[in-house]
Amino acid sequence: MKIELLDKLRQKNPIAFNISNFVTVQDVANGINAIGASPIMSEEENESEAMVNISHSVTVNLGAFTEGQLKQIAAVTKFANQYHKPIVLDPVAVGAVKYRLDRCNELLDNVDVAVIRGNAGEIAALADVEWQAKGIDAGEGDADLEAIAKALANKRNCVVVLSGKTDIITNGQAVIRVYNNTDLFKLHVGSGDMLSSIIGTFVAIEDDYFEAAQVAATVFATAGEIVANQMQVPLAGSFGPQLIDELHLISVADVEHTAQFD
Ligand SMILES: Nc1ncnc2c1ncn2[C@@H]1O[C@H](COP(=O)(O)OP(=O)(O)OP(=O)(O)O)[C@@H](O)[C@H]1O
Ligand SMILES: Cc1ncsc1CCO
Ligand SMILES: [Mg+2]
Repeated sequence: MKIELLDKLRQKNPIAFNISNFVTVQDVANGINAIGASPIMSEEENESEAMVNISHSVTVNLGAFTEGQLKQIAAVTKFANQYHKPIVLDPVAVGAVKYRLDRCNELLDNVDVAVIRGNAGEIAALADVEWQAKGIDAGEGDADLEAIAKALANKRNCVVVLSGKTDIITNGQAVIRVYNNTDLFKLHVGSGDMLSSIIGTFVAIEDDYFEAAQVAATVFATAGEIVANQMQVPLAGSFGPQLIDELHLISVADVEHTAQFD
C-alpha cells in the first residue's frame, strides 16, 4: 500500500469540494483541512460548474438532501464527469429509507463515480441484497460482506469501501481489509462522513482510486486507534476533536508502524 500518498496529499493540498450534510459538515471540513487538503462546500446549483472547475475531487454525501439539492447534485456530478473530477459518493441511510435508495440509484444510473463508501446496510441495499439497516447505522444481516462489496463494485464499475469493524475495500476483483482496533468511531456521529471525505482528498491526488481508497481508510483507522490509545477513559464527546487533531499530526511512519491490513 502506498502510504506515502499522505505526504503527496500534504504537498499538493488539493481542493476537495463537498456536498455535505448539515449534521456533520463542520467535522467533515475540519477533517479535510487537518489531513492536508482544502475543503469547500456549496449548496447552490448556480455555482455548480465553477465549483467543479476549481476543485480536484467531489464528495457527495446524501445525508440530509432536499429536493432542491437533488438538482444541485445532478448538476455538480454531471460537470464532475465532464471535467474528469473523481466523485466519492456516501449513500447515507439508503438501506433504511426507500426514497433515498431510489434517488441514489437514479444518480448512479446517470453518472460515473470513482468510489462509493457506505456501511454494510447501505452497500447491501445498493447491491440489492437483503439486510436490516437501522437508520444511519449498519444494522443486522448475514450476507457475505465481501461478496456484497464486490457485487456493487462490479454493478457500478467503481471502487467500494464497506466500512465496519473491518473495512472492506474492493475494485470488484481484489479485496483489501483494514482492521479497526477501536470502536470509539461508532460513538462519534459522522465518522463515516469524515471517512468518505478523506477518501475524497486522496482521489484528488491519485488516479488509482483503489489505491487512494485503501490509503485513506488505513490512515483514518490508524488515527482513530492512536487517539483511543491516548485516551485515559474512552469518551464519545472528546473523540471527535482528538481525531481531527490526530489527522493533522499523523505521519507516514505512524501509519506504517500501527496500521493493520491485508
Ligand atoms: N464495529 C466497529 N468497530 C470499529 N470501527 C468501526 C466499527 N464500525 C465502523 N467503524 C469505523 O467507523 C468509521 C465509520 O464507519 P461506519 O461504518 O460507522 O460509517 P457510517 O455508518 O456511515 O457512520 P456515520 O453515520 O457516523 O457517518 C469507519 O472508519 C469504520 O472503519
Ligand atoms: C444523523 C444524521 N442524519 C442525517 S445525516 C446524519 C449524519 C450521519 O451521516
Ligand atoms: Mg454514514
